[in-house]
Amino acid sequence: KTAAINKSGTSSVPATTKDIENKLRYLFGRNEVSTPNDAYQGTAWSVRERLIDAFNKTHEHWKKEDPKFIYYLSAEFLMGRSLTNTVFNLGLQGDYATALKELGQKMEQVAEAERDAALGNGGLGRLAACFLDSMATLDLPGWGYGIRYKYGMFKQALKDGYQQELPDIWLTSGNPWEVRRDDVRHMVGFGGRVERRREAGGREVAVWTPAEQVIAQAYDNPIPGYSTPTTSNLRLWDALPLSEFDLAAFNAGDYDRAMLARERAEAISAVLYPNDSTPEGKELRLKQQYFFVCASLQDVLSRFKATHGSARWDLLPSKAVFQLNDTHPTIAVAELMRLLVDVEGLEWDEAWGITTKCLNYTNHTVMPEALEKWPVKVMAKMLPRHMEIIEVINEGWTQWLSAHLASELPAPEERAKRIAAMSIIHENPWNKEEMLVNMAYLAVVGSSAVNGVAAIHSNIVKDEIFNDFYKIFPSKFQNKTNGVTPRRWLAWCNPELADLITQQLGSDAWINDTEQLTALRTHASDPAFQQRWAAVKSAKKERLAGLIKRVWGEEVNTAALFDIQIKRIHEYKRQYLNVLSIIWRYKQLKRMSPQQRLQAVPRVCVIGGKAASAYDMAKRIIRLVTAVGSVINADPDTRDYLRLYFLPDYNVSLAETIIPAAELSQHISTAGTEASGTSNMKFALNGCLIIGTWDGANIEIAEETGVENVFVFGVRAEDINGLRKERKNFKTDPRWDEIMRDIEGGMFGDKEYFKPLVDSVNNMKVGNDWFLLANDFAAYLDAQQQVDECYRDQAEWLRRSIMYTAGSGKFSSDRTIRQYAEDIWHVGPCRPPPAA
Ligand SMILES: CCc1ccc([C@H](C)CC(=O)N[C@@H]2O[C@H](CO)[C@@H](O)[C@H](O)[C@H]2O)cc1
Repeated sequence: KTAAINKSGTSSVPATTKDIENKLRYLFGRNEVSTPNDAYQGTAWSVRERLIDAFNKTHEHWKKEDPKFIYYLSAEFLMGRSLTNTVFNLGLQGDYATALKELGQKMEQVAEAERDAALGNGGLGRLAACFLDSMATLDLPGWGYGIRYKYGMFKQALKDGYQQELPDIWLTSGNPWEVRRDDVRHMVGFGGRVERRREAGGREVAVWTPAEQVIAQAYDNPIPGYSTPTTSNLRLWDALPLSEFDLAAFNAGDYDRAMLARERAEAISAVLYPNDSTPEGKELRLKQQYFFVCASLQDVLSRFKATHGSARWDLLPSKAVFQLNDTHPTIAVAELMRLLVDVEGLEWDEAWGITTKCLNYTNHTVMPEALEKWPVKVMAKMLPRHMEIIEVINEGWTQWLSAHLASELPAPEERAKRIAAMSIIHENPWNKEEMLVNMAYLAVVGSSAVNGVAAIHSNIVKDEIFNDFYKIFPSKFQNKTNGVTPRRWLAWCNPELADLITQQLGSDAWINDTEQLTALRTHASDPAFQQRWAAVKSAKKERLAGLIKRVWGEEVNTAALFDIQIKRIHEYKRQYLNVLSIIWRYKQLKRMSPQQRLQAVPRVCVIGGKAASAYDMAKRIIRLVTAVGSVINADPDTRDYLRLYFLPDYNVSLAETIIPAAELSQHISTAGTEASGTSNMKFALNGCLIIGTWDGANIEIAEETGVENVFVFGVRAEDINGLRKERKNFKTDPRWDEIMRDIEGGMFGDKEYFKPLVDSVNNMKVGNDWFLLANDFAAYLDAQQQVDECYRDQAEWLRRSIMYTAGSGKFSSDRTIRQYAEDIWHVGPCRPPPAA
């Protein structure tokens, strides 16, 4: 887009340039734009004002229209950087790119001065961010609610090849993308006791007196839609002490006690828990969950009351709908009941009717260890009234069940067993003394709709993990296959490819109507178009090669096949299997003569991802990657044909650099374990081919782009249990055995450190190699062989690459959000009038 011409017919660039300089002068006291960081601060604080204008206009309109609102409750929002997305979504790139040029700066460099807002671990958090972009772009009145962590996802460094975690101090130089709302604060209580009081009318009420209270301080983060006046909101809560400093304690010489309240309060929103599958089970985690849920619900109910008074709570479900992003905000079921019954004085059943109508739950994982269960004693101590409410909910639920199951399970013991299996409160199978609150069951019972995030996953959700519930409420269970925003993940991170697509399609309408990408299919085999397509990809490969040079100080062959696996490190995602195939490829190259090697398809393999700080096996996998990399990258026989690099500190911004440069991406989780995956969609959108298992959204990507274009391998989900039982009769592949001996023998050093890795997959006991690496090994090597064969035929490779982008229309988060809005939220667009 070229620079805008304002009303007076003159270019608005001079004003923009002036504004950038003024922001820098008056906010940072700097008289000239000398560094990219200067330019970033000046530009960001200048763009901020346009953003806030759009935000205010949108919310004035929504206040007037009073539409039904969506509230997306999530403990994580993995936003990444905002400058580029905000400038492009608001259509200001012409002005600012030209203004920055005049200031001797390049938008790309300036953008890199921004710290990522890394308020999430991985898939779940990034999905929430993509959803906010789509909700705004579709003019849906929708807000995100979450926590303003002072420290986000830890920064990952490599020390001698091992992961090192460093605090993510992202707020040091302020945050131009947030507005502190001193007028929006709510009290949040913890602990204490509950008493019964009889009110004047004789109604008995529960009165909770918390032992500790903190203030939830709101920060608004305007969310600009693409090519629409709509700018919605992400409201994040920061925890503040009621009294920030206890002067009396200080005067008594007890400095620690003087600061105690402050430390305890600030600890609540201090740091993101870095786990993306196993709950830490720490009390502070539950405190974080209740903190943002309590503040968010109070915020919504007070706004509702301001408009509709406190006598029409029956209207609430028609004005507010909540989406629980996994079980992390599930305490909302009990909190909404507390606010409606204890605070607003509604009868239990009426409140329950309203609560269940308002809430919906999305499940993102089938990993048993990832399903949160809080010990009753922890819940009762921290949230005594909520524990009572959960007990009453469960009492009502199990009684209803008992009646409902009477015909199907006449035998009382049978019925009792089923009811126990479906009880929200149940024994800890590993410690019978302990009772647990099953947050997933509470979410299912307390919600109108329950959905999985890809077709295969939603089937597993209803046929396995919640089957008993599905049999009773089949209509409650839905599928909503994930999506990603085509703005950030193609148009803005790969503008060269975006321009080529726009030229070929004759308009850029595809940016918010990705179904139009299908028209590229007719050009997939057109040599001229393929040529230009390949030129874009190789320019992006040069850029990634530059990054590898900066990180590892080595030149890579940009004619090689760029093979990428970037995602959180986890045994079920099988980065370990990828490394084993690279070791085999290395050994084959070693056995070849120099002439034979000339025939090999050279590869540059990149692996990136963080391991949860307490996840030992994942950390050993990272070390294996760096150890194998340092051996093969240094080997004179093979280094021209094979490289392996671990790129540290994988985050949203790094993904925006790597994905456009990728030619092959790996999504090789054991079938039935990856709920959906979303990086697979980002790669496909950027014309990167996939080698993957029949799992998550890989299946739907294959269906859309043509299964013949995907390198599919491996056992199917329905065979997993059988294969695990058959473990003892499994015969490993001789190539597998050889590699295991190599690792054990110290070929890559650190053999003691790698022993648990070998032991975890290399004995034939049932339960060993839980993620079936040995079972999929041979098929995986075959699939990698097919990749090499295909890559030799660049015309065929480029045809497939174009077919991937052409078939990615379905995987826009706009399609996903449209489906949520139609099938779950029942909310329509409410577009403000265009900016004057
Ligand atoms: C309590 C610790 C914890 C924290 C986060 C999670 C998330 C549910 C893990 C996650 O990010 N799941 C991923 O969600 C994506 C978005 O739906 C899916 O695409 C991925 O397949 C799924 O692993 C589980 C447990």
